[in-house]
This record gives sequence, C-alpha cells and structure tokens, in this order.
Amino acid sequence: MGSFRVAKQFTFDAGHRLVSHPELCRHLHGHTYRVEVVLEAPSLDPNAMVCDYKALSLLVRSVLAPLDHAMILWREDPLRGVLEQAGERVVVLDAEPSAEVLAQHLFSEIKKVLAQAAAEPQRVAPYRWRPEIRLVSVRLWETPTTWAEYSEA
Ligand SMILES: Nc1nc2c(c(=O)[nH]1)N=C([C@H](O)[C@H](O)COP(=O)(O)OP(=O)(O)OP(=O)(O)O)CN2
Repeated sequence: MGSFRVAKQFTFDAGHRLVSHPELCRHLHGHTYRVEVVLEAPSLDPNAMVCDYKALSLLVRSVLAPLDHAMILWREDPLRGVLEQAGERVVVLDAEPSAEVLAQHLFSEIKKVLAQAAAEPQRVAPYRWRPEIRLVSVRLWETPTTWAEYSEA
C-alpha cells in the first residue's frame, strides 16, 4: 500500500560547544541551525493533505522556541552553572550537543507534541491533527555542508 510524505524546514540560532572535541569545536560557538521534519500518512485528510504545513509549523515552532538564542550544553559541562547563574538561556542535553544528539532530542520532543495534538485537536485550531500521521525523521544542518538525521526503525 502506498503512503504520502511531506516535509518542512525551519531555522533557529543557538550556541553550543563539544567539551571533548579535540579542536576548535570545544570552544563556545554558534550556528544558524536548519531543521527538516518529515511526516508520513497512509491517506490524505479532507483537504487532500497529509497535514496543513501551517499546523506542522505551529507544533514544531513550539519545540524550537526554547532553543532559539539559547546555549545548548551537555548536562556535565562546567560552564552550565556559570551561564545559568548569569541568567543566560541554557538548554541542557544528556550528552554532548553534537548534531546527532540534537537531531535525536528534536525528534523525541516533536514526537511528543504531535501525539498531544492528536489527543487534543484544539492545540492546532483551526487545523486538525490526525493520529495516523507518523514522524519519519528529523534532519539537522549545523552548517550548509553537514547534516545529521535521526529516525526510528
Ligand atoms: N559527526 C559530527 N562531527 C562534528 C560535529 C557534529 O555535531 N557531528 N560538530 C562539529 C562542530 O560543532 C562544528 O561546528 C562543525 O564542524 P564542521 O562541519 O567541520 O564546520 P566547518 O565550518 O569548520 O567546516 P569546514 O568545511 O571544515 O570549513 C565538528 N564535527
């Protein structure tokens, strides 16, 4: 049986560092991250869509908003406490904030908001979210020449 896929790209600006990196990436630096979210459904809705891109936007932007203009750090990064005490926007991950780890984090957070939207349709009003829409992958560009992707089997 066939299926339909749609995708949308988003950007956000954030800083990070990879504490154990052997070269420059262990220092604080920033990226304009690009994120591509891919969805799949076995059928189309009454508007002939997998979902309205605008509904997808509402949901994904709610996940990306806390990351925008934030410093994304590994939980054990010694700078974490310093920056939090200084009132900086800090997002903490359980591993070094590589593109791979951030793609996995975004996949997990986006999957949660899609499930919430399927359970509470008013979250995307005036649009609707259907439970049969599946999150296929999250691809994350740190730079124009590199990406990392996370998907479930
Ligand atoms: N597999 C990964 N490798 C690297 C990651 C990563 O997240 N996953 N991250 C970095 C650094 O954070 C760096 O910001 C990006 O590195 P790179 O693509 O090498 O960036 P450059 O702009 O320096 O690329 P050049 O093409 O060499 O100029 C490193 N590795």
